[in-house]
Amino acid sequence: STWWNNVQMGPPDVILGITEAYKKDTHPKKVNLGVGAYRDDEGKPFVLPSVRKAEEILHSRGLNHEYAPISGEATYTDAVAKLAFGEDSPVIKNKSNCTVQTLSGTGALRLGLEFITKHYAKAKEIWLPTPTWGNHPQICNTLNLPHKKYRYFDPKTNGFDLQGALEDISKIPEGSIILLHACAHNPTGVDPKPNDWEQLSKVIKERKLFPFFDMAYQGFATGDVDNDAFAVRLFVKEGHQVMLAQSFAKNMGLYGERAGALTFLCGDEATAAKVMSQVKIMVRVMYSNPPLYGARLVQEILTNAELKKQWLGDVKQMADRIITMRSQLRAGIEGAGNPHPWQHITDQIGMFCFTGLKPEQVERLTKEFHVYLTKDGRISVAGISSQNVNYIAEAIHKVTS
Ligand SMILES: Cc1ncc(COP(=O)(O)O)c(CN[C@](O)(C(=O)O)[C@@H](O)C(=O)O)c1O
Repeated sequence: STWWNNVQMGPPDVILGITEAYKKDTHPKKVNLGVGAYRDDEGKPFVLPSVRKAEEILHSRGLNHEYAPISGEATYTDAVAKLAFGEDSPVIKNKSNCTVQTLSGTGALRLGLEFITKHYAKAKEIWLPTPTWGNHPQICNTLNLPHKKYRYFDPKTNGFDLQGALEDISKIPEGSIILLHACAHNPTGVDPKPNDWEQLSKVIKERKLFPFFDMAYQGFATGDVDNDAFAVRLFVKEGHQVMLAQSFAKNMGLYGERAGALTFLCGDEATAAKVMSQVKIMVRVMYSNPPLYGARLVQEILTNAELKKQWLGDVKQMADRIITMRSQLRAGIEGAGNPHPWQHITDQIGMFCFTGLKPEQVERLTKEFHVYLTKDGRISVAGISSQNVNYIAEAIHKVTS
């Protein structure tokens, strides 16, 4: 090539590369526990009945394909803000939120972090939980946004390291940004308890830190959208002016439709308008305006009472299946007489289980048993079914005995 001879081959994505490797594997008993995508008990992608119904309704309307507003349709952004903050939240009533449609959760994080690099007047440094979603530091790196770590997961207990987190956060320089997973922490599946969140809110307020919530699994953790928004709503009640990234990839199964949102709480309507004006300038030069289809599905589901009720049932059904698979996996490993503790499999919540497997055990699980998972030992519980749970339990037992 005349232009691109200098381009080097880049490494496959840590998470999405697992699926690529899985697809190449021809072994009949291969299992993909890599990417965080829900599968039903037959191992198939699940189109929620509420989404199917919304598709039919939209189709019957014969809608056109005109450009959406740069920030997305107001009916969409209003609906998703209400879902996150609560129908009667003061931030909705006093219109102090600036909410824009984004290209799913990744798009919300990218736009939000880029906005910070351009407009944030305080310490432009973000603190990420240890560990966190692999793409968080990558998005920061691409924006030259310095990022540091605060303790979060305790490998000794496979649980939340509250004391470590509080200690680290109490030393974070004032005005820094702190990233928080609202629920269903990725990759650990370990969430702070309500009282832990209260202590985190207190120290974050004392340090005058700016909380950026990533809520990619609302409804998916406990099966209840209000429970899963507990941390976000607590922080708002405590007076934090948070930033929030939302995704409908998992809780509505709209992975490839890229429906998400980014909210800035601005304190008052006038400031929200100024922030919105600057966000629109950034979106215009990035992708100009957002895709219609996924947002129309989300809006239909959230604003149609009957569909919303159906959706709440659908998302609870997904959460419940995952919880059942956690119990069966744990029982299968313990039933094989494995000497190690496996309670964390059922203590953890949401899409993922942080098994505690070491890299060489992960390696064996994939090489010998064709079970695919990320190197850090994270498994997507959604990839487990009643048909493969015993095989997976047996394999984990063998590589850890
Ligand atoms: C914490 C967190 N935040 C944001 C996203 C972005 O999601 P989207 O842009 O599709 O709305 C994910 C998805 N993470 C994965 O589920 C995962 O960790 O496997 C997977 O979809 C991914 O893209 O990596 C996530 O886990």
